[in-house]
Amino acid sequence: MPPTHESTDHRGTPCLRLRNEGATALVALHGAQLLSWIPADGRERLFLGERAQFTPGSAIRGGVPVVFPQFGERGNLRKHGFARLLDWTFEGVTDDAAIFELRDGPDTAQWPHAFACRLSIGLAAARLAVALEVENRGAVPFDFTAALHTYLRVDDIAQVSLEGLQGCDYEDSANGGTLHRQHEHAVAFDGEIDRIYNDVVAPLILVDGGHRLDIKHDGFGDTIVWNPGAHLAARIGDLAPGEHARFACVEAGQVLAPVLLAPGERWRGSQALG
Ligand SMILES: O=P(O)(O)OC[C@H]1O[C@H](O)[C@H](O)[C@@H](O)[C@@H]1O
Repeated sequence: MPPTHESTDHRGTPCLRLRNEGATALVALHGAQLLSWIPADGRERLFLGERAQFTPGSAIRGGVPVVFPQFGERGNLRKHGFARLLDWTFEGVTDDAAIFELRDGPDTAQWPHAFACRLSIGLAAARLAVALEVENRGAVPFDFTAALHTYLRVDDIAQVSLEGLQGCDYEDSANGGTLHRQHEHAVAFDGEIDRIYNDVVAPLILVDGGHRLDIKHDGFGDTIVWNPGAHLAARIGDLAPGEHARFACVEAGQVLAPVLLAPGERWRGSQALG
């Protein structure tokens, strides 16, 4: 079923509220950024920082920021690219999702390519599906990296574990990009963790005390796992004291091998939570 939608705002930022099968989601046009996802059981699943900034040109701390066309500082653009800094257009709903679009224009001139990004957000009683599609609308090939930088709300990060990564190799961004293999059954969050896992095939399970969330990725080759830990969090201006303990970022990304798109080609990656 297509979600119903109504325009609203959140702290002055224009948003769309989506509803379907008793679930609701709130999406800011700024970045096409999901700010809230409440399945039919009524429990919020996304973290949104109390001090999140809702000003043009800045990134919103929490929800599901769209990272495009550059992940992190792996290029000459601003960290995590421009997609999370710009207003997207709401294009309407299909049979099962709401569609948002960002196209090249004066605000994307620092990356001189003709492109269209489409973000689709599908909502069911206990499931959220987010997909990013990128199209090359120009005459020359381009490459990009991207991610759905999902901030999952947790009760207490010290009690959280992430299962499904055993045996996977990862780049440890918190330790100079060194390479490691995950030997433990689950990832625990004790202090700063900033890893890029590749070739993840199994569905992941975030265990948060008595709650479990299944996480599935399709099209994205990497999974980024991030929490700043207390020490680094104290230096992040838009995180309130103690808030690092309220989220775990489990991001669907295409980072280690950039996507190369020929003119007219499309790429698609998705993340499903539920
Ligand atoms: O503070 P931001 O620009 O939103 O980035 C937040 C985090 O995003 C990703 O998870 C990266 O792996 C981290 O290195 C980075 O610190």
